[in-house]
Amino acid sequence: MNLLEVKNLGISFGGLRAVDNVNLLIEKGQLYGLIGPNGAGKTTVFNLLTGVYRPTDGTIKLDGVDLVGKSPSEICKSGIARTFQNIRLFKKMTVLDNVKTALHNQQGYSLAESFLHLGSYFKREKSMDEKALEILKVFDLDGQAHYLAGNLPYGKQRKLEIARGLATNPKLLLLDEPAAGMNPNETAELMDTIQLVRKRYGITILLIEHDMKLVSGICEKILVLNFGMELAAGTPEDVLNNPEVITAYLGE
Ligand SMILES: Nc1ncnc2c1ncn2[C@@H]1O[C@H](COP(=O)(O)OP(=O)(O)OP(=O)(O)O)[C@@H](O)[C@H]1O
Repeated sequence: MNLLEVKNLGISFGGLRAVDNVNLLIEKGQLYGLIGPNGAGKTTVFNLLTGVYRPTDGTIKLDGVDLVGKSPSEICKSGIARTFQNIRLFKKMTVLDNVKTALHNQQGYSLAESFLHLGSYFKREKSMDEKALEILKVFDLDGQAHYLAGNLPYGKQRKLEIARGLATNPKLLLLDEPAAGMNPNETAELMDTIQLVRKRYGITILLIEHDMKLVSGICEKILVLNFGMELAAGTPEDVLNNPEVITAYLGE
């Protein structure tokens, strides 16, 4: 069964057709890769899926619900979380609080609870601490829960961003170049963590990555974009052997 159904998606910025007639069907639980050269339209697809941009054409459905026209926060509540190419953490907050902000997104307090610090407030805070720590543990970040996020090494900040996305309890997690700037060891470790997260939480993941070998190692399906258009889609094997992909993407 498809979790995400994107049909004939398109957007123009003035005269530039950044995304043109893109189709994307992602099954529940799938780990899906979105690749393509610089400027191919990958991040724009994420911005369309998350309501940052409204598409000029096409439809986007998550679990059968139409997302076009919804705001980014409504889309987050509908079940899509994302990370960004450039890390966007609350650097002056602790690692734990970064994850808790995402949990707050699901279970807000009433005004009376937060101002008067009623008993229910402390109970919920405790349960949120526990939930946040559980998520941090998956990313091996529980030992640094009380560090300031900005003081974590780069690779761990990237992991914390994913942890925060996960804390919104998404159906679909969008990761924009999660391994950018990481060394090969950190990258390999991150890919293992992504696979573990998918398995443990049973979520669906769409991943942008430049490195085709890396994507093909963990994704079941791949969509290749070039100049905003679909160049190829299929299993990693299909895509890696597609002559058009080899020419356009690998430049061979
Ligand atoms: N808000 C915008 N206004 C005008 N042009 C835009 C806007 N956003 C994206 N573009 C253009 O759309 C095209 C696709 O950009 P996009 O960032 O989606 O590519 P990408 O595949 O994510 O590239 P990269 O791998 O370099 O991140 C580019 O030509 C970019 O300059």
